[in-house]
Amino acid sequence: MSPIKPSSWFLFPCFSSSISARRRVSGRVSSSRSAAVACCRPAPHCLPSLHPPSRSGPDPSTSGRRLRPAASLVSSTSGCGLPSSSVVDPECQKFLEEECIEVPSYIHIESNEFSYRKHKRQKEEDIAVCECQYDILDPESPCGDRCLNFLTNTECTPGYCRCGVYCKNQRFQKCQHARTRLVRTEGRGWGLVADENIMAGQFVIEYCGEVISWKEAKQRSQAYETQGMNDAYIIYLNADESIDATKKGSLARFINHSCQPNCETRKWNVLGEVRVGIFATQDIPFGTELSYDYNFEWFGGVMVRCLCGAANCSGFLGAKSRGFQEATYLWEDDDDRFSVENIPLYDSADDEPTSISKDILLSNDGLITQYDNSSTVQSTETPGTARPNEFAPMIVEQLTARSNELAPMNVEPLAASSNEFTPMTIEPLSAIPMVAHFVENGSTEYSAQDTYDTSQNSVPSANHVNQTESQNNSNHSTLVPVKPAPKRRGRKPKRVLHKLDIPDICNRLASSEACEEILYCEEVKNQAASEINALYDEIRPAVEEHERDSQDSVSTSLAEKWIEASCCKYKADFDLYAAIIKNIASTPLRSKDDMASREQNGLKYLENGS
Ligand SMILES: C[S@@+](CC[C@H](N)C(=O)[O-])C[C@H]1O[C@@H](n2cnc3c(N)ncnc32)[C@H](O)[C@@H]1O
Repeated sequence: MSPIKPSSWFLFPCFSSSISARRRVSGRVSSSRSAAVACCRPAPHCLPSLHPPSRSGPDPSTSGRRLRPAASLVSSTSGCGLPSSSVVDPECQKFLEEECIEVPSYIHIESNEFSYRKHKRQKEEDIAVCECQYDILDPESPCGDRCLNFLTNTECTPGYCRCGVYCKNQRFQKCQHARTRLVRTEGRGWGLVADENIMAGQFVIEYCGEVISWKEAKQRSQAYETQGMNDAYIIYLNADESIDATKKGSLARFINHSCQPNCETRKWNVLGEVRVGIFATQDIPFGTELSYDYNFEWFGGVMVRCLCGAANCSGFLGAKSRGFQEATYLWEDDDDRFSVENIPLYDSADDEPTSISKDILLSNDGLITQYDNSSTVQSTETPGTARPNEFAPMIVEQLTARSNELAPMNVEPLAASSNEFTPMTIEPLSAIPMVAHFVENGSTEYSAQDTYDTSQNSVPSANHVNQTESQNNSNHSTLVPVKPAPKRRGRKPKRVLHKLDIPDICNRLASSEACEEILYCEEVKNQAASEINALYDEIRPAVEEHERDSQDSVSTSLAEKWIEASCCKYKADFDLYAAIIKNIASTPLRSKDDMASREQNGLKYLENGS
């Protein structure tokens, strides 16, 4: 049985159980956020519907009915079961009604539900049996962190583990969750807080929901979006399956994202099924909001401002994802894809009732209580809850190292007599910072300092755009309509740059050795490029089939080959680049007369100097 891969094994940046709602816009899959539960209306007529309603206002089909508290919405439980004491604090209920806060509408489950396929039955030959033996004197003996199953993220199978009832490696099966409470946050809808001190590494809660196929996940997220839901509850399980906690789920569905989280998701193999758990990555004191990094994948459309409040906040949900980074990278002067008018923006803070002075809590034993905002609930990173009107500036990666601090280049003169090509050793690269842009036909375009400077000046950060948009839309009682995402036209360089013309460069150099070295480097570079292209053809089917989930379909050996080929390509580019710089700097150039006469005669560079 193969252990479940941790996320760090994957070549691609996104962990496969990252949260994302997907939406097709112009043929692409795009992310969106969903729902929320808050409605603030003058009369107590919010009623939970099966799907969380849009923030834009009451659902006419439900208006006029009375608010129901979350605990009474629990219509079914499975697995470990919600404790039967689903008591609603009457004061809290009154508060909810007064404030007309719609409570989360979902069916509480404590183990995954399978609608499109049967729950897998573990075959006997697949059962991994560890070597642990219970020793009364050694508390770590029954399947602690030395247990082979534990080390491979696999739970022990009851009846097969020699430690029997003492086995500590059945946390999902035994629902050994931490105590948590549901709270109303400022700006981010509901959230979950620790209702006890949680230790680093501790299993906090399972992310439960309906296990659905990837195709179904796509369809559902489109449907949710059409229904106006804004909070995303679909988490990726692997290339083929997702967990949808929109309608049915555990309290884990309320854990918000943070760019500096105190938890993380981990996949575990439990009796033959893969399950997702939320685990503490640090000690979490009682009352602290739980969070993990969604690794939200952004494909276009609404940019959701991240309100986690962390110092290193990336500004938007999904800002680290490839789609987002490509979209906010560089664009041409006439490219108005991301002008203020074109960004559909949604800011959850704008929909929050401002008058709420208390947080409302639903504990995992089913109790709702009022929670004073001024007391212990706070994000781990900053005191108090997220600040709706402030956010950390987005970090836009610099193109190169700091251009003004480059040391002068130190190039060793090429030994005139030497016919051998020696591997180049070059002092720290300096002079004009150059940027290589790989264009589709495999050739390379280079740009120099001016590109760097202009891009620095002209690329507005997404935050800047967002701020402007926010100012323009001060009254956000309704969701800003989602315009179709602009078609992605791929990453574009700021300017049309001159292509590197190797024959021309060689033509200008008087030394044949210099030409040879450059030509040799170019050949190596071309080889590296064709190797990486060939390799990409092997990976492409998986990439195209499952887009971001493909990391699960790419074998580790292929991923390793890809990394190696990428490194070779980078090195070859660098060597070519460096060879050109070195030779231009250290080799005599042809005289003007010589050049002119050669051009007149139409002589080719290879005849030069040979
Ligand atoms: C899995 S739900 C989390 C629970 C959600 N807050 C609720 O009220 O049901 C994910 C959604 O919560 C909101 N959210 C989570 N973390 C956020 C953050 N750091 N900033 C802004 N919105 C956030 C987004 O709308 C996101 O799609």
